Amino acid sequence: MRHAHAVEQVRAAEAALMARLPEGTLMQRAAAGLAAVCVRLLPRVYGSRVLVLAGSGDNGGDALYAGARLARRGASVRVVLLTPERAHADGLAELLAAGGRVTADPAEFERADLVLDGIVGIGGRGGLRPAAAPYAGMRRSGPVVAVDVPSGVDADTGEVDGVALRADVTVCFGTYKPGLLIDPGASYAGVLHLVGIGLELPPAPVTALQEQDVAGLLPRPAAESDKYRRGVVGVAAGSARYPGAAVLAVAGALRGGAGAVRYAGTAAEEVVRRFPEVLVTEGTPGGAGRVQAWVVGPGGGEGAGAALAEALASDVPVLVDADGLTELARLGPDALRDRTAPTVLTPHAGEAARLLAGALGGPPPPADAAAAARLATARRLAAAYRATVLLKGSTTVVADPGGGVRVNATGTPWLATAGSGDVLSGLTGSLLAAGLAPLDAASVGAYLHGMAGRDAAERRTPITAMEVAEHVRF
Ligand SMILES: NC(=O)C1=CN([C@@H]2O[C@H](COP(=O)(O)OP(=O)(O)OC[C@H]3O[C@@H](n4cnc5c(N)ncnc54)[C@H](O)[C@@H]3O)[C@@H](O)[C@H]2O)[C@@H](O)CC1
Ligand SMILES: Nc1ncnc2c1ncn2[C@@H]1O[C@H](COP(=O)(O)OP(=O)(O)O)[C@@H](O)[C@H]1O
Ligand SMILES: [K+]
Repeated sequence: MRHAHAVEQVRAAEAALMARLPEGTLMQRAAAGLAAVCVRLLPRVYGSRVLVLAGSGDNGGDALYAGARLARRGASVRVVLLTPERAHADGLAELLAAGGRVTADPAEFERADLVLDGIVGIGGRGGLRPAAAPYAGMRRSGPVVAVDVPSGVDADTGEVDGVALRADVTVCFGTYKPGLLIDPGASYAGVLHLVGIGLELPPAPVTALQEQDVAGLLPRPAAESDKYRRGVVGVAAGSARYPGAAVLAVAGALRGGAGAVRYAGTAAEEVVRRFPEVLVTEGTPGGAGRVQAWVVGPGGGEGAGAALAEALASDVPVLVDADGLTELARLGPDALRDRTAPTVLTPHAGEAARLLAGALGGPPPPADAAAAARLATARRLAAAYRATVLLKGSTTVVADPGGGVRVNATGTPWLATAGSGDVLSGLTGSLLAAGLAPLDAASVGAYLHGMAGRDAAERRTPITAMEVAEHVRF
């Protein structure tokens, strides 16, 4: 599991540790880890050109001390001080003593073999200041190493207000920060290196499942299993207009580990023709028989409202997607108030904007704004609807109403293809039916779906939604 802590938590842990250690110890630990990564990135340190961009805070301090370490090993180190009158005095003195020199020549950015971005770290507020902003637009071929956080990225949220420096590698200290795992911030961070500095941290508010975590959560049949014990997932999807969505959602559901899939809706004939193993009825969820979780809404068309109402009236977990979400946005959070079992919502940014408007009144915010602030959007929706919210897009963010957040980056932009969301909802619903808790089902579903998209895209691009379903692997 990757753990990402909020800036406030990092600061508290830092203060507690600093009180027990000689002054400067933490910064030296950070600088040593940072310099070690730089050494590995340079073909040879001796004689190479390193540019340090140093802001006024401790982030600049880390970069200056790391620069000094590289200078002592023979690198030619130049430093641009973004606010010379407020530079980190001790760090600068150490770099100068090691042979580093101050420069004001922006052309060094392109010339250097390696650039260290120490402009601003977890203390950054608002967009990059005018002195720093031009570096965000400059291009170079060698590596840019971000110190703790790419400057311009909000460490807590991954939001970018204006411009940010694009890094090839980010060396972060003590713990990951949410902004390194969530787009757009994550896309500026490049490869992440975590350097331990001894912080004692509380539980992380944001986590990201890794391969072994997912392996531990996947529902696998045991010797004593039968299809009912493995869970039955119900899919209420598709309509006369969109029969294909039913087929795709069922395809996903068949790959999620439930023991059986029931389908209820007007596309029953299409579904059973493609998947003879599915139990189908032309009717609605209310008359479909017992299931352990419902998936409602993909391609639901005009029938989505009735199917949603019946599924929500059940006492099993319900995943709502697509037309079901449009209907839910119209009804608002009150529609979920009486539910005793969990509800999972899987909006893309446009649906998320409509759901927000449905909860808070007023017109929907632009979908781009909901996507740019994806962590805040998912958290607000989870709180307003008291549901687990899986916000789709370049980083999938899953927020639980209890406050826990999981992020997933296994996807590929090739997944942005019609119908791949239907596969995800079936897959995630199947994991719910197999007994996973909503946060686990949604984050494992996003993980598997993303990996399936990548695997499919490795063999052939562009990929289709059905290929995504076919590439789901436990
Ligand atoms: N918290 C920790 O546990 C540790 C923190 N360390 C370093 O300390 C950093 C935090 O240091 P600080 O609290 O001094 O904060 P920063 O150095 O991140 O930023 C504060 C300074 O940047 C300026 N600034 C703020 N927003 C800006 C913007 N948008 N554009 C340009 N300049 C801006 C402010 O005027 C202020 O002087 C961390 O990111 C990390 O690099 C490490 O030394 C090791 C331990
Ligand atoms: N840029 C992207 N990078 C990675 N994954 C993406 C990107 N854009 C979309 N996706 C994924 O593709 C799927 C698309 O779902 P959705 O928007 O509901 O499409 P549809 O309604 O056509 O099925 C989601 O799983 C989403 O997370
Ligand atoms: K930085």
